[in-house]
Amino acid sequence: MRGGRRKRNDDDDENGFAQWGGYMEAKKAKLMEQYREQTVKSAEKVSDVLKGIAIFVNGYTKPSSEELKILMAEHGGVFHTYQVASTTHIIASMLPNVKISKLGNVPIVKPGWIVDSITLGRVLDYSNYLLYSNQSRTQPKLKHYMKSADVQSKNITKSRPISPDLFESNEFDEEVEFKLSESTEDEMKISKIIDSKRVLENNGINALTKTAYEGKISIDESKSKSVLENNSINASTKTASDPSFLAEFYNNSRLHLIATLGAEFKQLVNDMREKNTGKYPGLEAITKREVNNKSVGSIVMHIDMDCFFVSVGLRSRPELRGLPVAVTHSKGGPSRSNVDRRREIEMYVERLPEGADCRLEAIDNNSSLSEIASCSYEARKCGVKNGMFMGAALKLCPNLKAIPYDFEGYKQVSSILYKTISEYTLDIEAVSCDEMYVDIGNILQKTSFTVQEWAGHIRSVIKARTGCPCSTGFGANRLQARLATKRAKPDGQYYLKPELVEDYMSEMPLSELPGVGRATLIKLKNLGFETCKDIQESSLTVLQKEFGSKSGESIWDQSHGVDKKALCYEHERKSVSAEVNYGIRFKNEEEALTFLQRLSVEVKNRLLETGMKARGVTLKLMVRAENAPTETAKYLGHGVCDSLTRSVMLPTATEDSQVIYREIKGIYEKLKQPYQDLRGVGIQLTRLEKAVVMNSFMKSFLSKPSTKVETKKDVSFQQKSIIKEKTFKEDTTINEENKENTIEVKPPMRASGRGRPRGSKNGTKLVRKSSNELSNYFKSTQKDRPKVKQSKCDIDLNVLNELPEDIRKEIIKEYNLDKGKKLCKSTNWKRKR
Ligand SMILES: Nc1ccn([C@H]2C[C@H](O)[C@@H](COP(=O)(O)OP(=O)(O)OP(=O)(O)O)O2)c(=O)n1
Repeated sequence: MRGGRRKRNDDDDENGFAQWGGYMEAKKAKLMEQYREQTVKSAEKVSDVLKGIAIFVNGYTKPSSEELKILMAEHGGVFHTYQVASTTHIIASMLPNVKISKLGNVPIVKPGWIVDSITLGRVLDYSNYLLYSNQSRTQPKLKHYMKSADVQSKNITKSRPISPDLFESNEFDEEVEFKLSESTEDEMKISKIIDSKRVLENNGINALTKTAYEGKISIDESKSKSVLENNSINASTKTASDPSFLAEFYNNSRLHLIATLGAEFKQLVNDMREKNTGKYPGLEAITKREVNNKSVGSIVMHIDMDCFFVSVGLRSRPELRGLPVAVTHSKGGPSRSNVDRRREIEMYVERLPEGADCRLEAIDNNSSLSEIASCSYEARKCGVKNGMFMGAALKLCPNLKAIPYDFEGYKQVSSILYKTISEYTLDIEAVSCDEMYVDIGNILQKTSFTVQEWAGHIRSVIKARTGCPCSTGFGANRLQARLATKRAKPDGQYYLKPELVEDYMSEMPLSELPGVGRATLIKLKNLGFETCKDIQESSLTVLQKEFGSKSGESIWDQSHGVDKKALCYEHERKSVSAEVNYGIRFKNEEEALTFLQRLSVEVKNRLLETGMKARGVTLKLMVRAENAPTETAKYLGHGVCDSLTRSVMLPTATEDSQVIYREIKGIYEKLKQPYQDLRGVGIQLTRLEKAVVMNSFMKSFLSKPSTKVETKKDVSFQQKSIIKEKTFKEDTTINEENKENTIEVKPPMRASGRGRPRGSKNGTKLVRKSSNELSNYFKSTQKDRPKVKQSKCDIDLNVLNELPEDIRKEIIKEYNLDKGKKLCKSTNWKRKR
């Protein structure tokens, strides 16, 4: 090709491609031809579910484009190597903004649409899987591209976004809220975030969302009035019965975002440690030539961004720096007429444990019940706190400025924070999107920096890169480092030297100890303990007598600044869940069951991301409390509820949404709660195990019903919404791990018994390990297998040996394998990872 861009007419005339419509067209045609020959013919047709659908996969997706190609062929669809006129859908997990405008009117849909459609055996409505939830059914469009004028003229703000923050927070948000930012889970992939171009684009987003948001709360009555009116038009329509509900709910949930980011960074640190070659560019740049080889031992740094959400918001609002500022959904307004807010608040207060600090003071019928996610240190000087209601905060600080959420900004800053630290060390224990522990022993040794020099260095790098301040605390262990950060904040550093620990701790209120929960605190208060000094002056025996041996010792240790747990670099996932506590209003039993089914798919998708399977399945229900108002203070909120939690234990771990749904449905039916009174629904998967490869024999175990049932009334489930606690820090909801979950499985023999299907390399086929396709694959091809009587020869000893002890025993017992009968060691079914 000659230099510059090819001019089709000239060159194509020369090269003979003109009759094919040009070089590229010819190439496309050829590739499609090749595809049809190689893939379509070789793939075994399993169903016609995807008939009429022609996809083009744009960019990295999960399942990968190769896998999607096979799935399309197996299920009657068409896979296009290029986007052509007949492409019906573009499949993408994440697309840069610039690409979207070039894609024309073809809907851009997440790959889950294909997978779920196959799983459920019918083509699902793709509008629930649109990559950007404000895409119309035909027109790909990002809100980010809209000029501020468009926001009003095109009524983008009309539809009420689903306010998702309620189990723990925004229960009382009274006003209709704006959809402040768009995000998809896949957009959160860390690798894509640090890119100056995006930073610029995102600044654009910030500017836009600011306009929309401030339109709502500004003094410019005319603007805000029309926006508010527009919002209220659709305000009554979106409940959990709406098929697009879940996607919108999670796209707009701040708690979902912070939990997701937290999990991502934990996984990112794992991945980076695995791949690390020992090179740390940041560290190399500051390493001294004459290194003092004497080890300085382990010194723990705790690093935490200051009023994180506020600091990110202020990057584009420098005029608000130094002022009292809060990030919240809205300033609020008077209660709706049909709502008995007073009664609801009274009921909440009645239900609080004695001595609990509650956020409901200073709330009247006209004050905002919108929660403050984060407030600036200037606001804190007036007594405003994170988690307070805006109404109460405004009484303490009438000048308090409200700014909107900026999800994109949080992602960016978190990514830069983690990337920066990883340039020096990977001895990182990720805590959340804005907080981590780091062992800096090696850094100090290599650089000969003092703790203070290092702190000054890293804080200035982070500030320069993110535009946000952070604070660092240092100590001999995690506890000391964390408590040192308290003194460092805001925008400071503090090293709690060993000789100062006992004194420093003595002034510490017991409520500051991370291991002391609310109930323990109340009990300690009742026993006359207020500060760590009170504990230091007491005895270990007294504490152990009151709290038991382990807890007593832990309180004792913490009060002396002792933390025996080393930093944990390997993140191990304990549970995966999906919970919804907003918009739950069902008109009939069928709607409730449909929602449970959707939530089962949602939680299965999250499980899939972890590469794990689960044995424990838990259903959590929030049910309107007796005598609680039917119309909640928060529009479509959960109000005062009783919470029920019930779990079942499966005989073997699963990743199948149908199995999950079956169990969830079973529990739901047993709980016998009226569908009209449901206000919150959550599914949690526990007892996670690494996904073990299975053969058909093992598959049959999946259909066995659950074994154990455990029920508990979970009071904290609901109380979380009243009392501000840092609940998000730990492993709460979501996992966004980024693993390729593929394995090779041997496809079954053909009915004739002659060889493997054509086109499968060495008789193997690439299939998603952690999805229902595998299950479908087995089910759908069952009929093609040679009919053999169920015998022990179906059992792959390699698989059997990999199973957890209890399951192995169960299988051995159930199939009489312990009766000295011979087993075949199958090689046909051996799978490679
Ligand atoms: N229940 C919660 C807890 C946290 N966050 C968000 C808002 C915070 O800005 C961010 C980090 O939480 P922190 O507890 O670290 O609080 P801040 O960073 O706001 O303040 P601080 O400077 O005290 O750490 O997470 C939230 O929205 N809801």
